[in-house]
Order: sequence, then structure tokens, then C-alpha cells
Amino acid sequence: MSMIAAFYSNKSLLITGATGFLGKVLMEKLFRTSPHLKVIYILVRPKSGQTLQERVFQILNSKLFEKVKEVCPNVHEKIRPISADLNQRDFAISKEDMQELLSCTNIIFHCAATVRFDAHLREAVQLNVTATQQLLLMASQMPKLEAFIHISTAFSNCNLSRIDEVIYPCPVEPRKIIDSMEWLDDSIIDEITPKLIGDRPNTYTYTKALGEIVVQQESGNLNVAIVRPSIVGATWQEPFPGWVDNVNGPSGLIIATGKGFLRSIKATPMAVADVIPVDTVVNLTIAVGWYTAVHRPKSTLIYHSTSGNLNPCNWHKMGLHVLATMEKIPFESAFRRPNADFTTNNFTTQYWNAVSHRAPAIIYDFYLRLTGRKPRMLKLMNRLLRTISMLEYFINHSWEWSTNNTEMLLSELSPEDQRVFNFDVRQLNWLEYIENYVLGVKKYLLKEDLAGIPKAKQHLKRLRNIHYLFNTALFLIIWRLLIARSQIARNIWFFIVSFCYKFISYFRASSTLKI
Ligand SMILES: CCCCCCCCCCCCCCCCCCCCCCCCCCCCCC(=O)SCCNC(=O)CCNC(=O)[C@H](O)C(C)(C)COP(=O)(O)OP(=O)(O)OC[C@H]1O[C@@H](n2cnc3c(N)ncnc32)[C@H](O)[C@@H]1OP(=O)(O)O
Ligand SMILES: NC(=O)C1=CN([C@@H]2O[C@H](COP(=O)(O)OP(=O)(O)OC[C@H]3O[C@@H](n4cnc5c(N)ncnc54)[C@H](OP(=O)(O)O)[C@@H]3O)[C@@H](O)[C@H]2O)C=CC1
Repeated sequence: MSMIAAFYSNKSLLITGATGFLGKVLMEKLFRTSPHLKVIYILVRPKSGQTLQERVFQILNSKLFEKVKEVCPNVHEKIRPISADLNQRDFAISKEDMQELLSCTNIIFHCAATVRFDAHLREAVQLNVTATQQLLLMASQMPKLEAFIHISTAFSNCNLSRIDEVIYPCPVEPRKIIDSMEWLDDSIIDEITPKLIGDRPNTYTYTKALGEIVVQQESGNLNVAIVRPSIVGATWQEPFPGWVDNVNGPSGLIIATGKGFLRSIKATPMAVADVIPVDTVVNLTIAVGWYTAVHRPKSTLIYHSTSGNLNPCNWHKMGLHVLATMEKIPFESAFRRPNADFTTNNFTTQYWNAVSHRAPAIIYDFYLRLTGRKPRMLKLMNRLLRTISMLEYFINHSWEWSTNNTEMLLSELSPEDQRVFNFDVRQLNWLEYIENYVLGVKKYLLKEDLAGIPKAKQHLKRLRNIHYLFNTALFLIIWRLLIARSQIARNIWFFIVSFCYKFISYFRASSTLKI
């Protein structure tokens, strides 16, 4: 019997960010392994014209939750969506709901955040810092609360190259930042943002670091722990391999590569690609909830959910695996053949952006115009290049994360818990994982049927032929122009032609002699 699963039975949990990538996998695993847990409260905002109930209905009816419904048929009764907006005072939660949350909650998992790299500082501070502060305040009024688990990121201190499981100070106190966001206007915030974030690449990593300090400073007597995942990827094993439902991080780049839009990217091939499967992060998070509540460590423990120091794989190897998989399982209706490569300096990056990204887009737009359609490829390509420029920082640096607390926790688990809540990344086979990841992107993100693979392969063959034809035509045109204008080119041309003529004559003569 799993001790962790038993611990969560009869418990009331509160999850923020439950409609997000990580939150959904967390809920799924909790319900599947502890079907007798009492209730999971989730703070949800109405979105895209959907009510809370409709959002929950959609999640429960997704493929991700198919197994849960077998183990826990009344799962819909155990999810209690609470209307809340983390950007509002008291999260805009009704009095009755607040009362219920305060009196019943046993464990909090705080996953909600803005993960956008281009978020305005005010927006990022509001969600990643102020909301965390408010949630801690709420937590301090919960008499039955046993643990508060905060999800941060391994990149919150990406300005350092070696990162330990400790909270690092920031030059300006989070409270001062929170206060200043109340009265500074946008133009001043824009001006001070680069100074505040310093050598971090974006407001996301900066505000996640501030969020951690808030957790440390304002947790009072609460049992608090922080989980820091690196680049979260598709599921490794559970509930099934390859599940992913958003384009963040590597997933969007896998699509861009498979569809033939991304042909080159500035990267450090030998840098460690610290990707971590989402189910590994979730298993660790659930185990941390149990350990924090049961063992009540004296200080706030930080747990790194990273792969680099235990089972490293570099971008070069990862890129090769991705491309090899795409040969076997191509995506449908590709723009060009998947054939991405690394560039290592700004000059070659600019060159390949012009030749491999913008030029084909311009040619395709020209073709669209000729056929009476609206050009769109260059716009799409420019958006992709902007996205890549924001991700590039993470594929051109290397970090070393220590994982002492995570390893300590693994050793504290019973063999059964180590199996049910496996977060031992040493067991991960990268080749197999990446194959499933690419397949998952195709099936769950692009919603492509595997029956379409032969047609997709046929399409890639056609693209290859067009490519050869185009290159041959281009070569002949350039050569013809050169011959027309340059004596040297003409001489070379006559030399080649006469050489070929002599060779063929000699060959003919020698074969006639033999007869
Ligand atoms: C097992 C993994 C293998 C990886 C291998 C990659 C495959 C490539 C193989 C080829 C081989 C050769 C070269 C390969 C080299 C390696 C490539 C490395 C890939 C790894 C990428 C690393 C990324 C690391 C980042 C994570 C670090 C921090 C982790 C965290 O803590 S936070 C969680 C991560 N957060 C994010 O990822 C958010 C990033 N997104 C944003 O901030 C925004 O979306 C934006 C980029 C600012 C764009 O904003 P916009 O307002 O313009 O609009 P919108 O958000 O609506 O999106 C616009 C369009 O862009 C598309 N898009 C969004 N994200 C991505 C993405 N990650 N990749 C590609 N495209 C993306 C989106 O779909 C929209 O498209 P449209 O609808 O057509 O307009
Ligand atoms: N994905 C990754 O690569 C990594 C993620 N992390 C961390 O993991 C956590 C989860 O990330 P992930 O699941 O990928 O992110 P997602 O963007 O998928 O999910 C974010 C969640 O936060 C919710 N949320 C955002 N704004 C509000 C708001 N104003 N009120 C209520 N809820 C809100 C979203 O709700 P809604 O559905 O309504 O938008 C969604 O449920 C974050 O803390 C992130 O920093 C850390 C490292 C890497």
C-alpha cells in the first residue's frame, strides 16, 4: 500500500492553476492514486466565453482523464471549482466560498502563474508575487492546513550558473516592488524593468524569484516547500506517454520543426537540455506535499525537479532524436521538409534566418498572391522568429542544479511509493521519451491521425522533388547569367563542356575497340 496515496485519502486540497498544463496532470494523478480523497478545490476564472463548469467538464472529458474515470467514477463530484481571479483583491472569491476554503483546506498546491516571457512587469508581479503573498495570507487563516507547496521554476536564478536548493536574495525587496507597482505608471515601469531584472532574461524568471522570497518571508508558521522544475515537457509514463496540451517550451518548437517552418536555431549544441517530463514533476510535487505535512521540516525546503545532473542529454542529441523521429512519423501538410540545424553565432543566424526562413516565406507569399490568395507566410515566420529569440537564452546557456533534497526525498519513500510516485529521472530513456513526445505532439496537440502518415510521407517526397527542381533551376539561371557577363565563367564552361566531350569520345572509342 502506498503511504503517500493513503495520506491524501479524506483530505481537502486546494489547487491554483489547475486548468494549466501542470495543474491538470497533478489533479489527474491525485484522483487516480487517491480516489478516496475528499475534495479538490480549484480556483478557476471564466475564460474564452466558458463558464467554470464548462471548463471543468472539458478537462474531465479529455483523454487525460480517461483512466481516472475508471478508478474514481464520481470524480466530477470531487472537483469543486471556485470562481476566482488571482489578479483581484481576495481573488474575487465569494464570502461563502472563502469560508469553506478557510475552514476545510488541508494542503495547498500553488501552480498558477503567468509563464509568458514578455509579460509586462506589473502583470507578472501581480500574478507571480502579489497573488502568492495573498495566498499565503489566506493559508495562515486555515486551521486545518498541513502543507503549502509552491511551484516555482529552476530558472528563477538563471543569472547564476550553479544553483543550489536555497533561496537567493534579490537586490530590491519584493514588498517594495509590490508597493511600487500600485502607484508607478506604465512608462516608468517600462523604464525601470531592465534595471530591476538585471542579468535575468525576462520578467518571468525575475518575478518567480521574487515569489520565492515572498514564500520564505511570509510563510510564518506554515509548513512550506518549493518545487523548482526546469523545462517541463510531455508525460513520460503516466497516465500515458507523450501527453501534452500547450505549445510552451519545446512543444511549439517541435511543431515548428515538424511542419518545416523552423530550419535553423541559435543554440549551444553541447549545452545540457534540461527537459523534465511533467509527470515526473507531478510525482515529486505530490511526494513533497506528503513529506512536508508529515515530517514538518524546520525550514522551507526547496526541491529541484531537473534532469541535467542525474541523466544529462544535450541539445545536439535531442535535436537528432527529434529529427530522426520525424522521418518515421512525419507531420501532415508540412511547409518544407523537417531539416533544422544549429547556428552558433549571430552572423550565421542572421544569414540562415534570411535564406531559410524569410526567403521561402516571401516566395510562398508571392505564390499565394499569384493564385489570388492572401499572403500570410512572412507574418507567421516573423512571429516564429520573435518566439525563438525569446527562447534562445535557454538553449545557449548551461546550468548546474544540485538535487540533494530531491534525492533525500526519494530515499525516504517506501519501495511502493518510489514505484507509484516515481521521480527518479535516472530511469528515463531519452530516445524513447523523445519519440513519444513527438508522437504526442502530433496526436494531442496537432490532432493528426496516425492513418495519415503514408500521405504525409508522400507529401514530403513531393517537397523534396520541388526542392531539387527549384535548386537546379536556380543554379541554371545563375550560371546562364554568369556566362552572359563573365569571360572567366565562359572559359570554365567551355573547359567543362570540352572535357566532357573528350571523355565521352574516349569512352565510345574504347568500347568500340573491345568489340
Ligand atoms: C524533448 C524536447 C526536444 C526539444 C527539441 C526541439 C525541437 C527542435 C528539433 C530540431 C533540431 C535542431 C534544432 C533544435 C534545437 C533545440 C531546440 C530547443 C528547443 C527548446 C526550447 C527551450 C525552451 C525553454 C524555455 C523554458 C525555460 C523556462 C521554463 C519555465 O519556467 S516557463 C514555461 C515556459 N514558458 C514558455 O515557454 C512561454 C513562452 N511563450 C511566450 O512567452 C509567448 O508565447 C511569446 C513567445 C512571447 C509569444 O507571444 P505572442 O503574444 O506573440 O503570442 P502567443 O503567445 O499567442 O503565441 C504566438 C505564436 O507563437 C507560437 N508559440 C508560442 N510558444 C511557442 C513556442 N515555444 N515555440 C513555437 N511557437 C510558439 C504560438 O503557437 C503562436 O502561433 P500562431 O498562433 O501561429 O501565431
Ligand atoms: N511549463 C513549464 O515549462 C514550467 C512551468 N513552471 C511553473 O509551473 C507552474 C505551472 O505552469 P504551467 O502549467 O506550465 O502553466 P500554464 O500557463 O499552463 O498554466 C497557468 C495556470 O495559471 C492560471 N492562471 C493564470 N492567471 C490566472 C488568474 N489571474 N487567475 C486564476 N488563475 C490564473 C491559468 O488559468 P487559465 O487556464 O484560466 O489561464 C492556468 O491554470 C507555474 O508556476 C510555472 O511557473 C516551472 C518551470 C517550467
